[in-house]
Amino acid sequence: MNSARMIFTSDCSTVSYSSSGTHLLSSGFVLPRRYYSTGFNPLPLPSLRTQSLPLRCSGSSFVSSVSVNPEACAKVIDGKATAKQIREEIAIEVSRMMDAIGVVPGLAVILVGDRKDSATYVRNKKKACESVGIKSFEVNLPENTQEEEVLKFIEGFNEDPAVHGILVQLPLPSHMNEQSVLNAVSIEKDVDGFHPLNIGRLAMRGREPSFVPCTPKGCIELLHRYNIDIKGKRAVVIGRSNIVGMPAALLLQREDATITIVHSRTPNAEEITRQADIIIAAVGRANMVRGSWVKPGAVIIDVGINPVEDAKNSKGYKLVGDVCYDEACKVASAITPVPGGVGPMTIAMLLSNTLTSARRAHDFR
Ligand SMILES: Nc1nc(=O)c2c([nH]1)NC[C@@H]1CN(c3ccc(C(=O)N[C@@H](CCC(=O)O)C(=O)O)cc3)C=[N+]21
Repeated sequence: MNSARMIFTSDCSTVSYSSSGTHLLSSGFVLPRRYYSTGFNPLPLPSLRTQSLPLRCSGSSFVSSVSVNPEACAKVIDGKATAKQIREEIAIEVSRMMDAIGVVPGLAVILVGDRKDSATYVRNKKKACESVGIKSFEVNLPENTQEEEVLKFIEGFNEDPAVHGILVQLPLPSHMNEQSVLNAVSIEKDVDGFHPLNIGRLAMRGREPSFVPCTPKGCIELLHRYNIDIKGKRAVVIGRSNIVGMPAALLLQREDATITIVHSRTPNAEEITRQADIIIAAVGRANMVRGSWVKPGAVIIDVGINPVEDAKNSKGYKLVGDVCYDEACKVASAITPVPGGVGPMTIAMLLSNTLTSARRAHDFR
């Protein structure tokens, strides 16, 4: 192997270095350089999921003191192709079920408000259902809908035998209590796996959740399908959200990995992450995980989907992950791209959970 000590330079940071040793934040704030050593931003920034920020990082670089091959390139874990294959497998099962017992799995999706990203996701879910023969039921409610109205729809779908899965698109408008809405979904139809009873079972040894949340399940499915060992490995999950980070860590633990969760209050996140054989990044901050955070040969699953300004793109923005791909792919042994990584797998797992639910309801194997 042609090894060399090398310096990577890339456009992976959302900050730029000034000659005076300070950082310019995208928001225009200036911070002393030392604040940036962990890569976590000490100031609350607006969510990158809803807002594009410019990438200005001309002078930023990281120096890797480890021996790496400058030509090295990680294997790309192709979530888009894997999701397509899973959809084909599901389509076969759906038609087998239809032929045998005349039942088609049904998924109800409830969307409240008019967030553009949510509308896109819901449209993609509907399209994916159609592609495998799952019947979709869609409810679109205006932003100012009362919580009781949403609960009524959930109760209707709970009773409806044609519906095997119910998904309430998140985030809900701020006047609603997300907990009471999610609690209303019947456990048997909780294909998102967000019900506290399902999360509780996920956390307990010897218990089986009815459904596992789709995004973390998609991450593990990618590792399995790419024959990446989890048992006995050190896994670091970056981010502790209820819908990705926390359940991802629980799933990895069930697969016999030794897990660590790092989050915004972890002082030495970079150092801890560098010990990981498997990294799952789910923070929602563009390019936060730099090449220097990655142990040579590690496997990286990047859950982030962050819009960043891109003049070359006709939409004016492009999507990037939580991991600086250009840097990390030179150090890791395998990595998921964004887009085309975990995103499509999330939807494939939703279809899979819906099929599982329908099978259970009709005792069809
Ligand atoms: N109750 C609920 N369940 C969810 O599963 C849920 C949710 N709420 N709220 C929002 C998040 C986000 N999410 C994604 C699904 C697919 C892609 C996906 O397919 N992304 C493509 C690109 C999409 C694009 O180009 O915009 C990709 O990564 O290749 C992304 C994100 C599900 N979520």
